[in-house]
Amino acid sequence: MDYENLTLHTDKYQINMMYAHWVHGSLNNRAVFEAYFRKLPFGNGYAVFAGLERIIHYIQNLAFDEEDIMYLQQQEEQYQDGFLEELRRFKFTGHIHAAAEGTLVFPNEPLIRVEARVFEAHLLETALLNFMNYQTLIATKASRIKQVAPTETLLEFGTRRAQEADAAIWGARAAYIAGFHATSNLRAGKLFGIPTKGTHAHSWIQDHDTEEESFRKFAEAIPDQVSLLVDTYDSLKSGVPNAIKTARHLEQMGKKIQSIRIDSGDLAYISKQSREMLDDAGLSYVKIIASGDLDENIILNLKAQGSKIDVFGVGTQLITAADQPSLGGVYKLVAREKNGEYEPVIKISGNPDKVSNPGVKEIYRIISRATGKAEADYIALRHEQDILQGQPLDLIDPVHSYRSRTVRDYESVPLLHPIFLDGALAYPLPKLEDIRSYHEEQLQLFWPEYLRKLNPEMFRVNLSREAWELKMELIRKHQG
Ligand SMILES: Nc1ncnc2c1ncn2[C@@H]1O[C@H](COP(=O)(O)OP(=O)(O)OP(=O)(O)O)[C@@H](O)[C@H]1O
Ligand SMILES: O=P(O)(O)OC[C@H]1O[C@H](OP(=O)(O)OP(=O)(O)O)[C@H](O)[C@@H]1O
Ligand SMILES: O=C(O)c1cccnc1
Repeated sequence: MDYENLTLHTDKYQINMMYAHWVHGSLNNRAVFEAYFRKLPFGNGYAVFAGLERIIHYIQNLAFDEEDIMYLQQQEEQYQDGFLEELRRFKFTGHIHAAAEGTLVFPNEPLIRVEARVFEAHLLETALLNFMNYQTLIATKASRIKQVAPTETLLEFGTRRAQEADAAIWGARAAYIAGFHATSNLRAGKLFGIPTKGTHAHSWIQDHDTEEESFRKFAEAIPDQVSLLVDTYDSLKSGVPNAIKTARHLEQMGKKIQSIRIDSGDLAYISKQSREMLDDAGLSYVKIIASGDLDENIILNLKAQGSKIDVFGVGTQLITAADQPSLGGVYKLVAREKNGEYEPVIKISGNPDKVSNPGVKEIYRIISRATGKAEADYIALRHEQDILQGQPLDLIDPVHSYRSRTVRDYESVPLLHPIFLDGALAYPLPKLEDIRSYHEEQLQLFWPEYLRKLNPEMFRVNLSREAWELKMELIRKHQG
C-alpha cells in the first residue's frame, strides 16, 4: 500500500510545544508517554486492540517535506527558521512498545508506550490516538456482533455510510480482525487481502421491465456467484418466487444460485417463510442473507425469533459505531527526564478514575496454570522483576484498593512488544489472517462472564504494590 505522508496530521498544539522545547533547548530531553482508554465502549466487557499497523506505517513515513515547512512558516506563531531547520531533519528515533492487534484489552492499561525525545513524542500523539481510537472501537463493535452470530457468515457493508474513505477501509480491516468474513469494499480487499463479497442493488431490478427478467439476466451474467435481492416489490409474493424460477433456470445450465437477500420488512418472518418456500422447491442449498440497519441487538432478536438467516450484512451501525461513535483513548506523560534520570509524573483529577498511573510500566496478563484462563492484567513498573520469577503477586485495584487479592500459580504474558527500538522497526508485521486467528485465541483465554454482551463481569486490571505506592506518593506530594 502507498502510505501518504501524514506528518502534519497533528494538532497545532503539538508543534507549539515542540517549538517551545526548541526555544528553551530542552527538545532532546527524553519523555515517556502511554496511550490507554478509561472506559469500555458499548458497555462491553473488553475492547479489541487495533490500529497498530497504520501507526507503524505512519511513523515510518514521518518527515516534514518542503511544502509542510512552507506551510508552517506562514503560521501566525512565526516559528524561527532554526526550528524549521530542525523539522527538516526530523525523524523518529525513539522506542515504541505496543500490544498486538487483536489482543483483548481493558481500561487504564497502557496499550502503546512511546519513549523518545520529548520533541518527537509530542508530535505522535494526535495521529496515534486517531488510529488507535477508531480502529479499536470498530473492532470492538464487530466483536460484539460476532458474539451474537458465532456460526453465521458476517459481511461488512458499511463503506457508503462510513465517515469518509479511510474509515471505510480501516474499519473493514478492524471488522475482519474481530471475525467478520468478508467486506463489500474492493479497495479494502485489494489492500489488505480481506475476502470480498457482493450481491446487487435495488436499482438493478428497477432498471428492468420485470423482476423475473432482472434476476435471470443477472444470473446468466455471473452464474457462479448469484445472490438475488428479493424485496424490491414484495419479498414473499414476488421476490422469492422469482428467485426460485431463476434457480431452476440456472440448474438447467448446470449452475446453482447461492443465496437470496432480504433487506426490509420483518426479517424474521420473511426469512422463515422464504426458507420454507425454498426448501419446498428443493432449494435447501440456497442461503438467506439479511441486511438493513442491523446491529448486534437486532441480530440477537432475530435469532431469538427463530429466523432462518445464514448471512448477516452489516453496514452503518458497525462502521460508524453508531451507539458510541468514539473511544476516548488518551496519551499521557508518565515520566520525564530530569538530571539524566526518569522522574515519574502524574495527572491529578477530582475524579479518581481519571488520576493517571505514573512511571514507566509494563503490563502482564496473568494466566492461571490450573484453569488456563486469564485472572487479571497486572501493571508493574518496568524495573520490577517479581512477576517474571513467578513470585506470589498482590493484585491491588488502583481505585478501590480494598479489592486486593494474591495469585500464586500463574503464567505471566507481557502484553507490550517492542515495535520500534531507536527508531528502527523491531516488529515483523503479522499477516492479517494471523492477527484474526490470534484474536480468536485471545477470546479462549477468558471466561464467558467477561465476554457476554450485556452486563459483563469487570476483568481486573491491577497495579503492583510498588506502582500503587508510587501513585499514592505522587498524589500526596501534589496535594500538599
Ligand atoms: N423481526 C425483526 N425484529 C426486530 N427488528 C427487525 C425485525 N425485522 C426487521 N428489523 C429491523 O427493524 C428496522 C426496520 O426499519 P424500517 O422501519 O426503516 O423498515 P424497513 O423494513 O427496513 O423498510 P425500508 O427499507 O423499505 O425502509 C431495521 O433496523 C431492521 O433491521
Ligand atoms: O443498512 P446497512 O447496515 O447500512 O447496510 C447496507 C445497506 O446499504 C444498502 O442499501 P441502500 O439503500 O444504500 O442501497 P440499495 O438500493 O442497494 O438497497 C443495502 O441494501 C443495505 O440495506
Ligand atoms: O453486496 C451487497 O449486497 C451490498 C453492498 C454494500 C451495501 N449493501 C449491500
